[in-house]
Parts: sequence; C-alpha cells; structure tokens
Amino acid sequence: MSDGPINDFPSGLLFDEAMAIVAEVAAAHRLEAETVALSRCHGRVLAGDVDAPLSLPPFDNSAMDGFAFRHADLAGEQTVLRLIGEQFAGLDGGWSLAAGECVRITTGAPLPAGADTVAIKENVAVAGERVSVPRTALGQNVRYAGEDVRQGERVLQAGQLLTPARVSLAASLGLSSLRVRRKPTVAVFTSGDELVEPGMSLQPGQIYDSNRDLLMGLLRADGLEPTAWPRLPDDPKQVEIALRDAACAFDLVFTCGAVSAGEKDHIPAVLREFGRIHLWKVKMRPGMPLLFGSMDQARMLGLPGNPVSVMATYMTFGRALIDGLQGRSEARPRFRARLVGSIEKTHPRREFIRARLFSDDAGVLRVDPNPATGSHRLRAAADSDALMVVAEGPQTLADGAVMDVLPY
Ligand SMILES: Nc1nc2c(c(=O)[nH]1)N[C@H]1C(S)=C(S)[C@@H](COP(=O)(O)OP(=O)(O)OC[C@H]3O[C@@H](n4cnc5c(N)ncnc54)[C@H](O)[C@@H]3O)O[C@H]1N2
Ligand code: MOO
Repeated sequence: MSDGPINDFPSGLLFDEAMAIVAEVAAAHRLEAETVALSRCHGRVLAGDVDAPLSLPPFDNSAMDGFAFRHADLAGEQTVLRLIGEQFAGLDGGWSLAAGECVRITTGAPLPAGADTVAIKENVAVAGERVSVPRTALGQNVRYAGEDVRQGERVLQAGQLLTPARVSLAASLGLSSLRVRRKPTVAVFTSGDELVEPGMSLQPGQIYDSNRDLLMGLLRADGLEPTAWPRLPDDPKQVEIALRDAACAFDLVFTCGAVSAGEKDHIPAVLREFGRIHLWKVKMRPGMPLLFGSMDQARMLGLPGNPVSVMATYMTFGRALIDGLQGRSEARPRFRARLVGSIEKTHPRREFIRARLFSDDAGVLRVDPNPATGSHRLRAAADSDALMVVAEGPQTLADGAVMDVLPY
C-alpha cells in the first residue's frame, strides 16, 4: 500500500459541492431498467413514462346505490317512474331507458343508455314497479368516463417513486408490470477493534456495535435489503480483502468508522489504492470525515463512526446516492418547521442538530433542538425524531426562524 499523502481528490468541500459530486457519480452509474410484476413495484423508481392505455373511469357509472333515470322525466317534488330492471356492478346488462323508466343500480355499475342521473335509494320509495324519486339535480351521482384519466394521457413519469397510490393507478389501467430501475444491492460494514456484538460480555475498553443496527435500520426504512458483513478489524490487509470482495458483488458498500485521521483509519488508503476516491471530508457537523469513492463495480460511502455522524451522512449523502443510482428525479418531500428557542452558531460548517418535531396549538410545525452536542450521544438521537439543518457560517437564529428538517 502506498504511504504517500492521500490528496489527489477533492477534499474539505462545502456540503453542496459534495452533494453535486455524489449526484454526478450516481448518474454516471445509473442501474439498469428491468420489467417487474406490478406487485413487486412498490418503492421502486419508474424507468419510463406511463401513458394511459384506457380512460378512467372506463365508462359512465353510478357513484351510489339507487335508481338511474332520465333527468328530463322529472316533474315536481316527486316523480313516479317505472322500474324496468337491475344493473349491478359487473357485466353491462345493455339497458336502455325510454321515457318514464328507471333501473335499480349499484355503486360502480354502468349507467344504462339514456340515463343521466341517479337518486340514492334512501330517498326513493319503491312499491312494486312504481318508484317515486325526489327532485334531483341533473348528473347527480354520476361518475363520467375519462373524468379522472383520459386515454393516452401521461399519468406517471420516469424518475418517480412508485408509491402505493401510483402502483394502484397502474393496476387500474390494466398494467401488470412496469419498467423500473433495479434496486441497488447494499453491503454494510462496521469497523473497529473496540466493537463487540450486543449480547457478548464487554472487556475494558470495548463498546457494543450500535451502528450496524442503526445503518441497517435506516436502509431498510428506505426500502432496501442490505446485507451486513462481519465487522472489519483495524487491520489494513483484512479491510482490503473484505472491501474488495464486497465491491465486486454489490452496487453499494456502506462502511461506518475508520475514515478519519487515526492510525487505525485504513479505509481511505484502501479505497485509494484499489479503487478511486471521489471526495473525502465535507464541511458538515457531524459527519466531516465522510469518504466517497468507487471500487470495482461498487460505489462506496465511508460514513464516519460516530452514531450521529452515521445518521447525518446517511440521510443526506447516502440517500442522494441511492436515489441517483435509481434515477429518482422527483425530489424527496421537503419539511420546514419553526425553531423553538434560539441558536447562536459560530462555526463555518453546515450543522445537523437532533430535534423533536411537533405541531403547536396553532397548527404550526415546530422543531425543538436537543441541547446535547457530541456526535457520540445516541440517547439524544433516540429522544429526537428529526435532524434540524443549520446553514453554513455564523448564524443567529431567533425563536420562530424557519428551519429545514429531516424527519427520521
Ligand atoms: N485528529 C482527528 N481526530 C478526529 C477527526 C479529525 O478530523 N482529526 N475527526 C473526528 C470526527 S469529526 C469524527 S466523526 C470521528 C470519525 O472517525 P472515524 O470515522 O474514523 O470513526 P472511528 O474512529 O472508527 O470511530 C469514531 C467513534 O465512533 C465509535 N464507533 C465506531 N463504529 C461504531 C459502531 N459500529 N458502533 C458504535 N460506535 C462506533 C468509535 O468507537 C469512536 O468512538 O473521528 C474524530 N476524530
Ligand atoms: O464530524 Mo464528526 O462526524 O463531528 O462527529
């Protein structure tokens, strides 16, 4: 391994500069498109636009259970019509109404030819064939063909995330599969000789590995199916072997720890020697030692080892990488909330502060920062449900200032 300075790549970048590099590298390594059965499309990113092969609703139909008739037949407060049959939701009975006739109809059933209005059954008196319907506005309780979607109209676009409603829309159009981007396969590594598996006994100087569950949980919550690898020891040869092995089998390799300046922080040197570093160190807090590169077929994101650094870097760079690889072009929802209390920030880096989100009595979303500083303090993260973002440079923020927040 080379002993020279590791400096032939961008370093000490502004947050937005680093994000731009991640987006660019991800776009250059976009995952291939595949055709997937609709039931497996949830959470996937669409690879192509979808134009409606049919209109929705496909035919005029009733919005309520009741009686369908011709509005022109109504006279006065009550009109007696002649019941000629039933049209339930399902096969079209081919009914056609002549003057003074009506048909019993259920919700979703096709409207008989000639009918243009439906009275709900609760307001109708039926005696044999005689049906007394009240005054009803023209078109009442009718759902028109094409009022939701017109045939040929673009309803979904490449780059959109397939939410349950979007998958359901595709189903309603009769589509049984969609072109989506492959989901990245993800390997997760934690690293450090101090780490012990929860459940084992601790020797002096050791701590339990908490980042593995943190990162696996964050990835799973984003719909990925990560694979946890055995922990990396603080040994450069073993780090090299494990990372090279993972890099030829996974799209994404996430590591936690061993990316800072310590004597045992081997990951940057391994990445440089056997792959390529795209950037190292970002002006953010926590998360400053973030490392991003490529090795073999994988993109590698080296998250700093402190737990809150893992959260801040995953929720920003990790997600940008995952979204970029899948060509997700629709921005994730942005949340903004008003600050509780005030903040005086003096350092130059962008800061991510653990905070609680809540709606106040006036219906205003508020964000209440946790006073704990220190990216090792996991308890403050567990007591919080969002990271609040404070912009670069010195900032004096008063109560009520509008803040960007990343809920988790
Ligand atoms: N001289 C310098 N020292 C440090 C710098 C620096 O720039 N110069 N950066 C500091 C910052 S900021 C951070 S963040 C940390 C990150 O360092 P590493 O990514 O190399 O992480 P480690 O040293 O391996 O670990 C940091 C910290 O986190 C604990 N840790 C690591 N992995 C886990 C895990 N899986 N579960 C629980 N806890 C974990 C580890 O024990 C350390 O306490 O470096 C600063 N130092
Ligand atoms: O930047 Mo470190 O990630 O302060 O904790």
